[in-house]
Amino acid sequence: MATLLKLFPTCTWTGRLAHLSRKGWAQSRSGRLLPCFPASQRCASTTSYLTVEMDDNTGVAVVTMKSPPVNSLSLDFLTEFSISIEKLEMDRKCRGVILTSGLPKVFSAGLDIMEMYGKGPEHCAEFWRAVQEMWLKLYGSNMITIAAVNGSSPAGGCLMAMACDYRIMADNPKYSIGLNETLLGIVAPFWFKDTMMNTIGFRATELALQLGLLHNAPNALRVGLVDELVPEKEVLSAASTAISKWLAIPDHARQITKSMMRKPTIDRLLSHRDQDINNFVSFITKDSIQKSLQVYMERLKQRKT
Ligand SMILES: CCCCC/C=C\C/C=C\C=C\CC(=O)SCCNC(=O)CCNC(=O)[C@H](O)C(C)(C)COP(=O)(O)OP(=O)(O)OC[C@H]1O[C@@H](n2cnc3c(N)ncnc32)[C@H](O)[C@@H]1OP(=O)(O)O
Repeated sequence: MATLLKLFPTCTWTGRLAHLSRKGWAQSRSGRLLPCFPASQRCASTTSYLTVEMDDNTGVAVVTMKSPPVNSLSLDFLTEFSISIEKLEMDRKCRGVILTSGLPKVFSAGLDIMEMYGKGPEHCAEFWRAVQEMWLKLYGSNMITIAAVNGSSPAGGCLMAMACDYRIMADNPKYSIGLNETLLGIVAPFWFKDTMMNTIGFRATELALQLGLLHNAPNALRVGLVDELVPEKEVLSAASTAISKWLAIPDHARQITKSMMRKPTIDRLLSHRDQDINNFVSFITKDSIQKSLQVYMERLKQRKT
């Protein structure tokens, strides 16, 4: 067991690990002893903010976000997230990802406002590049991506869900999803807007963005921001059912089709990436915008009292 942990330090196997005895080892061509797993092995790795559970049998990984209290997207969170998606992308066994939250009531609260408030231009630039990277990795993924939205998902959280191929939301009218940037006195960047337009169309996006609409679950389904509503306890199982339909499609055909649909939107950001960072930095560091963020955060905290 000690050797096993040395070989795979970041990985813990669940399931029948306890039954791995000497006869559970096989010799590789180079003579190294390697663990020999039954076909249905699951591999789980945990980082500070994420748990990634890979099922070799189905080729599906469940990525669970767990950054209390609200899964806000900090620089560290985004960095870990992009690395995890990249690793899964490079894993030939992984064909699909289900993205969900391990916290009650919240999928993700969107970008961590504290990363944009009172910070210097260099930090803001680094942060924005990480936001771009998260979206590029997810929106441009070759894997099947399903968002199991088991709580509220404003702004950057909505972007994450929209970047997936399919969205299943908990049927709870208390949960909301949308790009509410204007309510904070900020502006959704062009690629947030493009992602939403690609999902729900021009008119619905125009209304949603200007009004900073946060749709409750039934409205989100009505406008097409999510594809299915299911009882809260069934979000993950419904995502597994949904992904099995996608897995039945030959990967190469699905991937080429996905790329055909999404490449123009991705290329638009790639060809303006530095300019987008400069725009963000000069916008977010303005005194008036900083004031808006401060007022918004104060209101958020006051809601509790
Ligand atoms: C013209 C050129 C344009 C260029 C582009 C320029 C700019 C674009 C810039 C930015 C784009 C930003 C996109 C974003 O994602 S901004 C983030 C928007 N997010 C929100 O508005 C969500 C706010 N949060 C909530 O509504 C609720 O917290 C939520 C419904 C998610 C959960 O509610 P709940 O009641 O469970 O929890 P709370 O008590 O409200 O929160 C607990 C705790 O967490 C703090 N917090 C909440 N959200 C955030 C956040 N996004 N970032 C940081 N911190 C957050 C909250 O303040 C509480 O803290 P505390 O009181 O316990 O200390």
